[in-house]
Amino acid sequence: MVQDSAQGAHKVQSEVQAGAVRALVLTGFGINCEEEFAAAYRLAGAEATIVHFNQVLHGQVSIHDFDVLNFPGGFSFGDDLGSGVVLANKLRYRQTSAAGRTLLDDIKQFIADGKFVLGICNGFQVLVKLGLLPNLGGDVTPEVTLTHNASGRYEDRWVTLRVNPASRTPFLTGIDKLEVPVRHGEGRLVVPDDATRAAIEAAGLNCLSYIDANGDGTSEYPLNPNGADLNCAGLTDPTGQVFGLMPHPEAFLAAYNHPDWARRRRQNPGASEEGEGLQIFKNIVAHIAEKHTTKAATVQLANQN
Ligand SMILES: NC(=O)CC[C@H](N)C(=O)O
Repeated sequence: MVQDSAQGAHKVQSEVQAGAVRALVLTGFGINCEEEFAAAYRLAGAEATIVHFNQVLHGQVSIHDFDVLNFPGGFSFGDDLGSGVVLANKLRYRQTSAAGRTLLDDIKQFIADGKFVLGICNGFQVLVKLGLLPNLGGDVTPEVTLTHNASGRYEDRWVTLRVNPASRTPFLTGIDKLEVPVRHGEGRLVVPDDATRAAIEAAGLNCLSYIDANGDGTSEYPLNPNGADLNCAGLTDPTGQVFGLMPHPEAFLAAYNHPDWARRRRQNPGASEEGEGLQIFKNIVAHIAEKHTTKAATVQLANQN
């Protein structure tokens, strides 16, 4: 195990090149969507590195060598104590190799540095249980929760989402609607009180809603597959740098992933072969690449003067 981790760390070093957009995709403990997550970033033009959570915890890999930190879906710790709870507690309380520090300390620094965090499904659950989403108060304390679907069952189906035009997160730039699959048992967002609900709405943090055929947010099952408050499928923090959602955009990278792809192609043979989910990854990769370019130009200018 130790040897594997050391080799992994070496690989991380060799894969990291200056200038490229670097995505770190965490895995381990029952996470199972890391390969699709990495594929999404690679298709979007970024470098994606999958590492076991322990490699980060034990200091073999630093999140600070990356631009975007990713928490994939899956069943971390078998969903014991509630999906995402154990991993969230590990992030908050487990000390890393740097004395007195936790991974949450590192993540706070990472965000303060202007970098990005994305959680999908189980990853979203981790970010919510940790309090990084919605983080209205800015002190990373849980303010909402995700719990068992109103249907009482695991839901595995396609849903349609609308992007909140008030959301300013770069992950969703230019996207209006999106079809994506959900597969979860605990995707129902519960907001504990009206004040929190109002604050989330006022800040535009409810960035993705389940919608009906008219494009309106809906609480109707199965269009809203879990009974989420605010018909919410995804949240950002007030900076827009942290984004999480229950559906799986990384599972719709090619048009052929859609259950109705054959009819769609017949109707529109010239349509793009890209899946709608890919745009989220292209957005964030383009945003980070632009930031890199601006930074490089500023450094060059400073050197000339
Ligand atoms: N696909 C997933 O990430 C599932 C998340 C979680 N295990 C749930 O069932 O709610």
